[in-house]
Formats: sequence, C-alpha cells, structure tokens
Amino acid sequence: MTLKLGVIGTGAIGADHIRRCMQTLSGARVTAVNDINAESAASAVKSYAPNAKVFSDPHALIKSDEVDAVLVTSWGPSHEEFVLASITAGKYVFCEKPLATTGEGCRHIVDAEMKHGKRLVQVGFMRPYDSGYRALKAVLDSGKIGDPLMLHCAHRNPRVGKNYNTDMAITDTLIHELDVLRWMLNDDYVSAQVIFPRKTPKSLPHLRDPQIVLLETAKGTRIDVEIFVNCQYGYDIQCEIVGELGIAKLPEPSAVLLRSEAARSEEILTDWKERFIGAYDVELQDFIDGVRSDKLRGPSAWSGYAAAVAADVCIKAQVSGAVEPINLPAQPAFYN
Ligand SMILES: NC(=O)C1=CN([C@@H]2O[C@H](COP(=O)(O)OP(=O)(O)OC[C@H]3O[C@@H](n4cnc5c(N)ncnc54)[C@H](O)[C@@H]3O)[C@@H](O)[C@H]2O)C=CC1
Ligand SMILES: O=C1[C@@H](O)[C@H](O)[C@@H](O)[C@H](O)[C@H]1O
Repeated sequence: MTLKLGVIGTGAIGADHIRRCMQTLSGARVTAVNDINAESAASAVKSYAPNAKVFSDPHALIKSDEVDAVLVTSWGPSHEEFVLASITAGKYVFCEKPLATTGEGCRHIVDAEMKHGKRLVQVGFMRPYDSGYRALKAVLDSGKIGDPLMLHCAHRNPRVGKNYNTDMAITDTLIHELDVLRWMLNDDYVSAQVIFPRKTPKSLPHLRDPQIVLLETAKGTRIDVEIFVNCQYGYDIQCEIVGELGIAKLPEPSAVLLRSEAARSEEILTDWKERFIGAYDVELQDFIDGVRSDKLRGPSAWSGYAAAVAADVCIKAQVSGAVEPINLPAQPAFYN
C-alpha cells in the first residue's frame, strides 16, 4: 500500500522533500500539505504534488484520514506542537531538525512517545545517512587510527538570511555536528565552551559570526567546531579525526578536477540541498520503509533530545564564556 504523507511547511526543505517523495523515492506520495503562507503551499502543490489537498489547519491535516504519516518541515519553534499532535493522533512523524528548539521541548516529545509505547518519531538528522560520514565511521570503527583523541570540524555556509541569529548558529547549524559526532564517536558530551573570534564584516550587526565551539566527551575526546555562516566562498563541511595511530578525514564531495587557464581547480558546492542530496534521499526512504514495516530505525527522539540538551548548554556558554557542564540523563531502555 502506498503511504499517504502530509507535509507541514512548504519552504526550502519542505518543497524539496515533497519533490523527492513524489519523483525520486518509492512507496509513498504526498496527499496533503499545509503552510501558514498559503501561497507557498499552493506553489509546492503546483510544482510537485498536483493532486495533494491544501489544508488551512495543520491539526486537521494531522488528524485527516488522507494522511498516514506526517512530515514536519516548518520553522523550528513550531516543531514541538506538530510532533506532539502527531503522537496524540498515533501517527508516525518525520520532523526536520531541530526536534524542538530546547531540551525541555524535546523532553516533552520523548515522554509523550514513551507514554504512547512505540517509536513514532524520526528526526531529520541526515548526516548519519551521508556516504562520506558513513565511510569515516567505518574507518574509525575498524580501529585503523586507534581511539579518537581530537576532532577538528567546520560548518560553513556562504551566507544566511536576516532572520538568522547568534542562537541559531547553535540550534540550527551546530545541531548537525552535535548529532553526527555523538553518533560517530558513540559517546556523550560532558562540557562545552564557545569562543568568538574577530567578527566578519560580512555578518549582520545582530549576528556573532564566526564562532568556535569546544566540546569534551565522556571518554575525554576533545572537539573543536568552527561555525562560520557568512564565509562567502561556498557550503563547506569538514571533519577530521585525530586518532592514536593516524588521521581520518571526511571525504570531499566528488568534483571534476579541472585544468584550465594555468590552474588546477575543483568546484566547491554552495548549497546544503546539493551537498547532502544523497543523504536526504536515503533518510526519507528509510523513514518511508520504516513506517511501512511498522518499525523506525532512523535518528530517534532521544537523539533529538541529546543534541538539544548540548545545544542549550552551548547557548549558555555563548553568554558566560565559561566551560559549562553538560548533563544528559541516561538513555531509557525504550530507545536502545
Ligand atoms: N536537515 C537539513 O539539512 C535542513 C533542515 N532544515 C530545517 O527545516 C526546517 C525548515 O527550514 P527551511 O525550509 O529552510 O525554512 P523556510 O523558511 O524556507 O520554510 C519554512 C516554511 O514553514 C512555514 N511555517 C512556519 N511556521 C509554520 C507553522 N506554524 N505552520 C505551518 N507552516 C509554517 C513557513 O511559512 C515556510 O514556508 C527548519 O527546522 C530547518 O532547521 C532546513 C534546511 C536544511
Ligand atoms: O540545516 C541546515 C540549515 O537549516 C542551517 O541554517 C544551515 O546552517 C545548515 O548548514 C543546513 O544543513
């Protein structure tokens, strides 16, 4: 049976997910959409899902018989409400990151899901599905570089819009590293510090950019992550693991090596949509397959909660400048 999907939020990633569900993936189709901006919903439907019904009320969409499972791709602050409503309706829900903008908000979802008694939530952390990160983890797990001692990471966007603020460097951008590095290392964070280097003149007055986040894990691995969202030159994701016996680096996306005008060059991507296109395809196919087989396998609400707890502390550390402790409760057996 083809899964009927309802999508809440038809902006950049919502429209892209509708396109991939309708044109690339198998086993599902988009039957319903909602956006507070009716023009955005109408435009997404026209482009990718002409037979989908446009709902003016997101809660009516969630409850509708025309929807078997929900994709939440609206702005971060609205996620908690829609995920909780999906759990109440007993429907599977894929929620883009962040699961909620605070640890407390994520905890409400974890508690509601455990009370329901079955996993219903998958978080849109796509990096564990990325072939490069998977290859890097395979090398680490093989023991070839020994135990990880230090990680040097960078998350660079060419530029951001005027609504992006200093907190969002953590809740919207660093949140990807907070998830994927925890998965990569199979370890939890115990402290965080945030340092602000000289500010780029390309940033807006209200935004501190770049930032360096220093993390420490329970096993003692030290991580530095540069967040630089007005770097101008491209969309660039770096991750280097320094181990006891060697170094392993995230592969660069494949690109043609060009020899031209007395220079050797390779194109750098400029957009997350292209950089992680394969990972988004695989994560959503995994969600669709998980729902159809009544068992989700992707990043859980607990992963969303763990990342949000660390993000809360990073935001505190932005203000204090101090090394702040991170205390994540033990993972409930429900999520093992
Ligand atoms: N996994 C990833 O790499 C990415 C994840 N995202 C996440 O996806 C979410 C959406 O991001 P974008 O598509 O870039 O933003 P966007 O601003 O392009 O689109 C968001 C859409 O949600 C709608 N919306 C906002 N509040 C709503 C509400 N209460 N009810 C219904 N519709 C509502 C807006 O009108 C807009 O059309 C964010 O949580 C963001 O962090 C975004 C980009 C990449
Ligand atoms: O999730 C994403 C955006 O929401 C976020 O704003 C960007 O910084 C990230 O690179 C992108 O992957």
